[in-house]
Amino acid sequence: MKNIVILISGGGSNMAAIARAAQKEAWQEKRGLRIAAVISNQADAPGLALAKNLGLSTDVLSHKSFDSREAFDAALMACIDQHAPALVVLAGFMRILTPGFVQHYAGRLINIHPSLLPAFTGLNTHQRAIDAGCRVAGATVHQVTAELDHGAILAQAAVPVLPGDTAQTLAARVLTQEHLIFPQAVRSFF
Ligand SMILES: Nc1nc2c(c(=O)[nH]1)N[C@@H](CN(C=O)c1ccc(C(=O)N[C@@H](CCC(=O)O)C(=O)O)cc1)CN2
Ligand SMILES: NCC(=O)N[C@@H]1O[C@H](COP(=O)([O-])[O-])[C@@H](O)[C@H]1O
Repeated sequence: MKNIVILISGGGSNMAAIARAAQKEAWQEKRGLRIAAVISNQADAPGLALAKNLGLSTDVLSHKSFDSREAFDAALMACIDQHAPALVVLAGFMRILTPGFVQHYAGRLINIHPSLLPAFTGLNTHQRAIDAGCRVAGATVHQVTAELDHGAILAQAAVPVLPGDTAQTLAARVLTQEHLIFPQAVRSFF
């Protein structure tokens, strides 16, 4: 069995899209893939209840409980490694990970980013795309490296930026595409 561990910080809709695809496509029975755990750095993340409702094991490790990024990452690695993951998936996980963490999971750590990388690394991508006058926006699934949002691109999807779009309306349009490309990218990883 190859275990997948998913890290979240908030709503968990991408986590849920992956879990639903895994159930619908019988990943465990047909591919020997299972989502072993969903781990959040936010105790109040709505995605935790969503994961439980989907029958998934959950855990919480708050970064606020640690006095350094390195200490949090070390504890997070220990929590993750209980599941011997073949793949660690960042699904709206909102912490920048240290080089030590990235190295430990090198080649088996992926993320979804809400822009068409290499454009708009970092945060607030939708407002930045609107402010820049972009006509298209989108999302990218990529390998995670120490350098933020710079890893090898695994999948992308583009959507139009429409007149009158706000960051919220654009985010919603991009999110629908995220829910399509992320499960496909996870499945194709193996
Ligand atoms: N070393 C890496 N860590 C992470 C990557 C990466 O590519 N390399 N991807 C991010 C995901 N992400 C964008 O896709 C992202 C997440 C968080 C931040 C950020 O500035 N976080 C702040 C805290 C913000 C908050 O708590 O709301 C921080 O960590 O200080 C930027 C980009 C995941 N990690
Ligand atoms: N830089 C990371 C980042 O901004 N990720 C973005 O957070 C949202 C999480 O939604 P979800 O929790 O409902 O999957 C998604 O749009 C994802 O691309």
